[in-house]
Amino acid sequence: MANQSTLRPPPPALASLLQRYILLLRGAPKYITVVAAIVFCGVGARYWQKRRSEQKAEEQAGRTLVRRNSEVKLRDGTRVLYVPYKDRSAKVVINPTKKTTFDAHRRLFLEPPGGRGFKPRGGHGDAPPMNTKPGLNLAFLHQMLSLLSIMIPRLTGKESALLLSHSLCLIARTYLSLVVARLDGEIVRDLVAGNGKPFAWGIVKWLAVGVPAVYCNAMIKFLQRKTSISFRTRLTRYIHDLYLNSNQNYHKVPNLDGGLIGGGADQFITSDVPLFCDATAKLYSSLGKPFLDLVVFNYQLYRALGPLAFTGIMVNYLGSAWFLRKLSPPFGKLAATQGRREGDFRSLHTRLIANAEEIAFYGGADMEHTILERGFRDLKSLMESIYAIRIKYNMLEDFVLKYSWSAFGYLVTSLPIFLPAWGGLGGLLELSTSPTSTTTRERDRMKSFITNKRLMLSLADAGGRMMYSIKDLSELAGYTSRVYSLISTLHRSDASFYHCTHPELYSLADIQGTLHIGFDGLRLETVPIVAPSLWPSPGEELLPELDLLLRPGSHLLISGPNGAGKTSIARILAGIWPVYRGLVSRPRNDNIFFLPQRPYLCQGTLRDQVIYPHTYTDFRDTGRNDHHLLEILREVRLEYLPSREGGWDTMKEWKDVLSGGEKQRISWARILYHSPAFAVVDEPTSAVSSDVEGLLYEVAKRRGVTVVTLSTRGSLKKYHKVVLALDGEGGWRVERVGERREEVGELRDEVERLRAVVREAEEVKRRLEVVKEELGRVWVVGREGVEGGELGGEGEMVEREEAKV
Ligand SMILES: Nc1ncnc2c1ncn2[C@@H]1O[C@H](COP(=O)(O)OP(=O)(O)OP(=O)(O)O)[C@@H](O)[C@H]1O
Repeated sequence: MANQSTLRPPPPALASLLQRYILLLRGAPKYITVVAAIVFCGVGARYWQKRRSEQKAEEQAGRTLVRRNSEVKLRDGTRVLYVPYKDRSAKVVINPTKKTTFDAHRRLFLEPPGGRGFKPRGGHGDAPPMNTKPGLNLAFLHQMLSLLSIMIPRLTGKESALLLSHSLCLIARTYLSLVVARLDGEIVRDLVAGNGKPFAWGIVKWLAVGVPAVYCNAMIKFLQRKTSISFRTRLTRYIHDLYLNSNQNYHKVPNLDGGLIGGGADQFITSDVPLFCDATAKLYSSLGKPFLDLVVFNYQLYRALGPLAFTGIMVNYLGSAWFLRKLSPPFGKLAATQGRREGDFRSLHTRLIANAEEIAFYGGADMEHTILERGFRDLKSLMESIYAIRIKYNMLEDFVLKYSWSAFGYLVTSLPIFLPAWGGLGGLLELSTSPTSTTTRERDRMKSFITNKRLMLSLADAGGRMMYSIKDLSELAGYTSRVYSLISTLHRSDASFYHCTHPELYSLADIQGTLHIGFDGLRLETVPIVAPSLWPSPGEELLPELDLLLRPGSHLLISGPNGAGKTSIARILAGIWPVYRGLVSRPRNDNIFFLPQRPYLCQGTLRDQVIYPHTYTDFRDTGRNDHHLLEILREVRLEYLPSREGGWDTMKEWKDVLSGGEKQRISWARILYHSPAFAVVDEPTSAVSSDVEGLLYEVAKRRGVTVVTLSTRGSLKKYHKVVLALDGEGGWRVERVGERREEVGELRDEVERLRAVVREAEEVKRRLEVVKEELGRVWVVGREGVEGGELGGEGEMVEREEAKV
C-alpha cells in the first residue's frame, strides 16, 4: 500500500480560488502571468509574515505566563524554577541546605567551650578563636578547609568537574609552552642556517600550535571565572539559608551577637564573599599552573643544562622566596582591615539612604556630609598607607623577580658553552661536536640557547607568579578570615552557642527560660522583661516578672508611657529577644501575626504588599485571587489603590508612594489576608483617622482575630476587653475593661453624653420636619411672587434658611 501523505489538503475555498486564478492566467500574455505571480507571492509573503508575528506575540505571552507562574515549592523547601531561556524554559532546582549539614559544620565554625587557644586535632576539628589575626598560619588553613567543605561539598559535584577541566587546561597549556620553546629554537636555527623550507614549515607549525594555545588560554580564564561564580553561589546560598531561617539570625546577629566588626552582614555577603571566591579561584590557577610549570621546566632544564644549573635555579628560587617572605608586609591583615573600613563607609551610606526623608525634613545634609566625609577620610588614610607599604614592596619584588632572575637565567643558559663539563646534554653536545664544523656548532648553540632561554623565561615567569601568589595568598587569608567570621557568627547565633565560666546575669550565656510554640493563646509565666545587650554584656531588666494568660477573644491593650517596655513584650513573644526566665507560650507562626510600629513595605508588586510575608507562590497555593485581595482592601478603605497605582502587578518604591495612614491600613489588610488567631499590633492606628480606626478593629474581630494592641493611647481601650497597664517603673497591672469603679463611672458618663446627643438629634429632626413643611408653603407663595415679580427676595431667604437647617 502506498504511503499516504500526512499533509492536510488545502481548504476547498482556497483551492478553488487558486484554480480559478490559474485558469484566468492560462490564456493571458507572459508578462501578465509574471506580474500576477509576483503579486501572488507578495500577498503570500505578507500573509506568512503576519502569521509569524502573531505566533511570536503568542510565544511572548506564553513566556510571560511561564515567567509569572514559574516557581514551585516542594515540601522539603526545594524550589523549582522554570526560567525562560532562549526559546524554551530551563528548569533550575534550588535545594535548601539541610539541617544535618549545618549541624555537621558547627564543629568547624564554633570555638569549643572554654577553649581560647587554637589546638587543632587531626588537621581541622576545633575552630580557631574569632579574634585570631588573619595571616598565613594554622588558623588560615583551618578556615580555608572549612569554607572549602561548603564550596566543594561533593567530589562528584559541578565544582570538582570545573576544577578538573581547569587542571586539564593548565596541563595542556604547560605542554604547549614546551612545544613553543622547542619550535622557537628550531625556527631561529633554520633562519640563521638559511634553510628556507624547514623555516617555512616551522612557521606553519608555529601557527598550528597557536590555535590550541589560544583556546587553552581563553578556557583557563573562563574556567577560573566559572569556578569563582560557582563557589560564590554555594557560599551565598549557604549563608542565606543560615541568615534568613526561622531563628531570625538576620535580626539577632546585629542586635544581640554583635560579632561582625566592620560593616553589617550585607558588606560581608555582597563584597567579601565575591572577593574571597575570586581570590580562591585565582589562586588555584596562579599557584597550580606555575607549580606545574616549575616541575616540568625544571626537569627540562635539568636535562638540558645539567645538575649545577638545576641546583643554582633551586637555590635562587628558595633564596628569593625566603627573602621576599621576610620583607613582605602583613597583606592578610591589611586586606581584612581595608574590608572592615570599606564596610564602615558603606554602612554610613546605607543609613543615609534608609533615613533620607527624615534627614531631608531636618535639612541635615551638612551634618550627614561631615559624617560621610569623616568615614571616607578614615578609609582613604588607611588605603594610602596600604599603597605606600605596597609600592616599596613592589619595587623590591620587581627587581628580584624580573631583573635579577633574568640575569641569573643568562648565566645558567651559558653554562653548556663556558663550562661544558657541567652543562648536561647541551655540554655533551658541545664536547662531542668536531672542531672542524664550527657553523653547525654555532647553529646548535643558537637553537639550544633560544630553547633554554625561553624555558628560563617561562620558568622565571612561573616562579614570579608563585612569588606574587604569596602576596595573593596573604590577601586571601584576610578575605578568608572575614568570610569565616561571618559564617561562625551566624552559626553561633543560630545555635545560641554562648559560653563562659561565670555568665553575668541576663547575658546571652544566662538564658534559662522556655519559649513554647503551639499554644492556643498567649501565656507568660514569671517572665522578666529584659532588654538584651550585645554579647557578652548583661541585659537591662525592664519588668522584674510578668504573668499573663490570654485566651482567644480576649482582646488585650498593653498601655503605658514611652519606654515602659510594651514593644519589648512583643519582641519576647515573637522570639526575637530571648526568654531569660520563666515560660512563654504562644500559637504557631501561622496563627500569630505581628505588626511592627514602623510599617514595612517590601520590594515587589502591590499584591506583594498585601500578602506579605507570603510569596506569590504561597498566595497561589491558598487558592485565592485578586478579587479576594480587592475585597480585603475594600474593608480597610483602600479599594482605590489598584486602579490608582496601575494594577496589582505594579512595582514601585512603596514606602515613598503610600501615605503614613495608607501604610498602616495596608498592614491591617495583611492581618485580614492572613486571618491569624492572634495579631499583636504596635501603635497600629497612630496615623489613621478616628472613623477608620474603629472600623479596622471591627473587621479584624469579625474575622476571628484576637487583637493585642501596644499603645500609649488609653482611648483605644474601648476596642479591647483586657488592659495590661505598665507604669514605666517596673510595675504593671491587668484589669478587665469596665471593671474598675471609675471606669464604670466614665462609661456611664459616656452613655449619658451619647443619650444627650441622640436627644439633640431628635430635636433637630423634628425642627427639620417643621422647616420642611413651612418651606413647602413658602415656595408656593414664592412661586406666585416670582410669577407676579414680587416675592423673589423672600424665596431666596427661605432657600438660605433651608441650607442652614
Ligand atoms: N534593641 C534594644 N536593645 C536594648 N535595649 C532596647 C532595645 N530596644 C529598646 N530598648 C530599651 O528597652 C526599653 C523599652 O523599649 P520599648 O521599645 O519596649 O518601649 P515602648 O514601651 O514600646 O516605648 P514606645 O511607646 O516609645 O514605643 C527602652 O528603655 C529602650 O531603651
